[in-house]
Amino acid sequence: MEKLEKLLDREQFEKIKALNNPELHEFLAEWIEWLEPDKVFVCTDSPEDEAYVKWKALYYGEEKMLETPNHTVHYDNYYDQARDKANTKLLVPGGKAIPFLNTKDRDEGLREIRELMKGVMKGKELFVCFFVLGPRNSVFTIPAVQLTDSAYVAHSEFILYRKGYEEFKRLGRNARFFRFVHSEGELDDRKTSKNLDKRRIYIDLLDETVYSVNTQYGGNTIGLKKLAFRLTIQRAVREGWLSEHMFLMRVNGPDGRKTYFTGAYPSMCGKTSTAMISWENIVGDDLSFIVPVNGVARGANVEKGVFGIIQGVNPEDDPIIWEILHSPVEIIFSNVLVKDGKPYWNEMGVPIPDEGENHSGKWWRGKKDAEGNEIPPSHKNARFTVSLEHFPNVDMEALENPCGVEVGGMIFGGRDKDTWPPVREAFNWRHGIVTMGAALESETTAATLGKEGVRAFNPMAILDFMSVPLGEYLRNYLDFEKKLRKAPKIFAVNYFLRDENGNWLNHKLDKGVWLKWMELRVHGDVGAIETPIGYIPKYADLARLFKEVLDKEYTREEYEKQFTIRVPELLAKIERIETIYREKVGEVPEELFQVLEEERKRLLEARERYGDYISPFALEGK
Ligand SMILES: Nc1nc2c(ncn2[C@@H]2O[C@H](COP(=O)(O)OP(=O)(O)OP(=O)(O)O)[C@@H](O)[C@H]2O)c(=O)[nH]1
Ligand SMILES: O=C([O-])CC(=O)C(=O)O
Ligand SMILES: [Mn+2]
Repeated sequence: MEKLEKLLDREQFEKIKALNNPELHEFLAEWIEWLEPDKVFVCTDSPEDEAYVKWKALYYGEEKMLETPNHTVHYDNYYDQARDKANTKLLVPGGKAIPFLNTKDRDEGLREIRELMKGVMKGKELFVCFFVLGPRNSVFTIPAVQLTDSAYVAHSEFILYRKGYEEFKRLGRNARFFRFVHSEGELDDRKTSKNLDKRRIYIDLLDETVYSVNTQYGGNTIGLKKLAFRLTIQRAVREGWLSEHMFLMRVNGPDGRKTYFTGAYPSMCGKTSTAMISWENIVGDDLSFIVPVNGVARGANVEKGVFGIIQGVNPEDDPIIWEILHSPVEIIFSNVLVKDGKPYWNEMGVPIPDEGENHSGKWWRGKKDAEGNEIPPSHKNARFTVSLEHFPNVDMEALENPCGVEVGGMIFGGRDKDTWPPVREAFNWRHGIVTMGAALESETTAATLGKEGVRAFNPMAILDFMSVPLGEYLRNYLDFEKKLRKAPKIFAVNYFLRDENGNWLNHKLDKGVWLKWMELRVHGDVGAIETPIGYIPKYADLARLFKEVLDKEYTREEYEKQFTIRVPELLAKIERIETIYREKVGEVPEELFQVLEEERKRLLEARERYGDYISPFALEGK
């Protein structure tokens, strides 16, 4: 406390003193001294403190005002537009290698990051902020403290997370809190991080602390989002619950029935766009906690806002978010094109100006980057940051309920051009967890730095964030069912099937139909066709739902093409997945191999009878 008293001015010191937590005090004293900021501001939960941070984002030039009130734009460095997987490392004692995880020796990593951060905030202002993950004062709540010299990062967190200063006060010494230390490092003229060669994101699993330096992109810096996620996965596996890369939404069934679904798809594969479907209700779009409470799987949104992909948002497919993006509610646009104070983005369905400012600086159509690639108006991973309270279809009760909501179904999906049908239901929990969750593969996207469109193993859409050995994670998942009286139903979707010419087999809004079908299945309201890989919808049910939901005629030909069971592709996939688990992952529950083997057997038998490509009509009624 003596140290803090010296480091902080009176007013800021009083705010810290009011929190009775020696562990927190020690952490703050140590790091404030080490970072050497010129100035420190401590945020309480007051609207004034939040307003101060917003103002500072403008004052320091990290955000600029747009024409619409409460709208601002932020730019990240041209080469800092996505998550940096290569420089994101888990610090573990001895640097123990864990398959598929990027680990580094803890002592060495801490030494390196401390070196990079020594005095890094000279001449800058440090913001100390308090938030919670999950609803406050609930079984889901995890408090966290964020240190950052980026007012943009702090501002984003005020939009995305529930304030936590009062919660720290309430919990006192009992707060088991996460810590995040971030510095954007030196900035260039455009106020973007300059020293990208020294960009590092190091996750200390032992101390539940994450360090991030020389980067601004949200996925690398917003502590409570993907940085905290590594820590919550570890806690969940230790404590027997689930922390997942999943949306949480309400699907409205017949006669006012409300059924809640979670959905795990890799980054940029449709979580947000599914959760935002205008006639259903959004609870969360990216991160969910699922906890067993009295034998029921109860889900909650970890966040209270959306850091969503803006590319492709257009008035027809996304009327709700389009409306929000054009209303004067608080929004940060990042890495979009701005001309005369108005934001523009790729595929927005309206004409875009031929010049302006974007993530590359001054931009004109045809401009090329240093590598000779033409620069589009906005970056593919350009995003908007907005609170869920502004969504007309938010389910506020579900969002704020300290008990969460009962999860009726859990969905897994990815970018898969040729293997999985658009929707299917697992035979049971283990079948779904293994063949849909643990076997998930998806093509890589612009959400991470590196090559796009490469099919990659991505169990539960969570691999980028995994922080424990995969085998332990899957064991926890398989055991989770034993804690429940009735397990949620498991489904798999694929929005990204293509024909021989590379054309999509489905429209973006078709997912609305799959959701209605899954809702009916959770309650046993419709029958289904048993296939070797699970239950698929009957044509008649889908034709009716297409008419009801989208007012579209759904033809038998479309159905047959989409729902054909593609045996060679499915068998090849089992082969790939089995090899990965046996040879690369190691130490996984034996059950996983049994379930894959059963699926292979069913596929081989079906091939004997029906051939390589099996029409759903051939299986109906069998
Ligand atoms: N072809 C096709 N593309 C889709 C569909 N749904 C979403 N997309 C595309 O997927 C991308 C959007 O994915 P989001 O829903 O924003 O991604 P997300 O899963 O929330 O990703 P993160 O925020 O990175 O975790 C956009 O490029 C969309 O155009 C679909 O049904 N069909
Ligand atoms: O964290 C981010 O950069 C955004 C996101 O949701 C993801 O990549 O899954
Ligand atoms: Mn995500």
